[in-house]
Amino acid sequence: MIIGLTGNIATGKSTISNMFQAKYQIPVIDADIVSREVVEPGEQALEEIVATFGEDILLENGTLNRKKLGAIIFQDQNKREKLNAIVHPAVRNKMLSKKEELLRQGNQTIVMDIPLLFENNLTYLVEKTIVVYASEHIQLQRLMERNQLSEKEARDRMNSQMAIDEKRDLADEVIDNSGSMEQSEKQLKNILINWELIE
Ligand SMILES: CC(C)(COP(=O)(O)OP(=O)(O)OC[C@H]1O[C@@H](n2cnc3c(N)ncnc32)[C@H](O)[C@@H]1O)[C@@H](O)C(=O)NCCC(=O)NCCS
Ligand SMILES: Nc1ncnc2c1ncn2[C@@H]1O[C@H](COP(=O)(O)OP(=O)(O)OP(=O)(O)O)[C@@H](O)[C@H]1O
Repeated sequence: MIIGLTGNIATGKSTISNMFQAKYQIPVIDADIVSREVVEPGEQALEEIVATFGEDILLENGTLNRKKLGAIIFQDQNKREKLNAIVHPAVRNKMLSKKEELLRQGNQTIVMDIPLLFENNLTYLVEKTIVVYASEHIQLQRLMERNQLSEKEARDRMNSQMAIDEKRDLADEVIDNSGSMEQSEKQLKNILINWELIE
């Protein structure tokens, strides 16, 4: 089974994805990690980013200045769409080849952790979806704290995604990660039992 794990920024996707790997040895393909790989120096996507956003978007060592690009695209939809058009096709292709490789190795269950699964209509890539939910208030608190962002910066990031309540309605299953990690772990276990992936 291919499981699509999604949610919104800082709702806890990585937290749940770690549980999949550590507790159940189910491999996870993480779109955020892949989106870093496809913009490494020498990659075509990085050249296109420089052509679009200018040389100033690079750090002195030639790598992408993520902080600067984030400050630009999270408050400008037009620029965000330009970046997405460059990065997303490369991310999708690389995720698909990673999935094929994991299937070749004999893995029967694979998780694809894709923050923008619903926004980008990618549900055709997966068989079941899990949304990791946290109320907007908790999301804001955790995001400001983890990334050391102002409220405005955090809200800009949250507003660049579909509302979490809308995603919750689209999901096959929801893990409410507003409580403790133990509570979330129990919910994950119940879902895997329901799907007959564990006993
Ligand atoms: C703008 C960039 C350089 C900022 O880097 P930074 O290290 O600060 O953030 P990071 O990549 O870890 O992303 C953190 C979270 O932001 C959210 N996010 C990232 N990009 C986007 C986007 N284009 N639209 C909406 N939300 C996004 C996701 O929830 C993600 O989990 C980077 O996010 C990026 O290259 N984004 C475009 C690729 C993308 O869409 N990635 C998300 C999944 S494929
Ligand atoms: N149940 C929880 N209780 C308290 N803190 C939590 C809980 N779950 C996650 N966190 C914290 O909230 C923050 C966001 O969690 P996490 O990084 O898993 O979110 P994410 O959805 O993967 O974020 P992103 O979209 O940026 O990749 C982290 O600092 C994490 O340690």
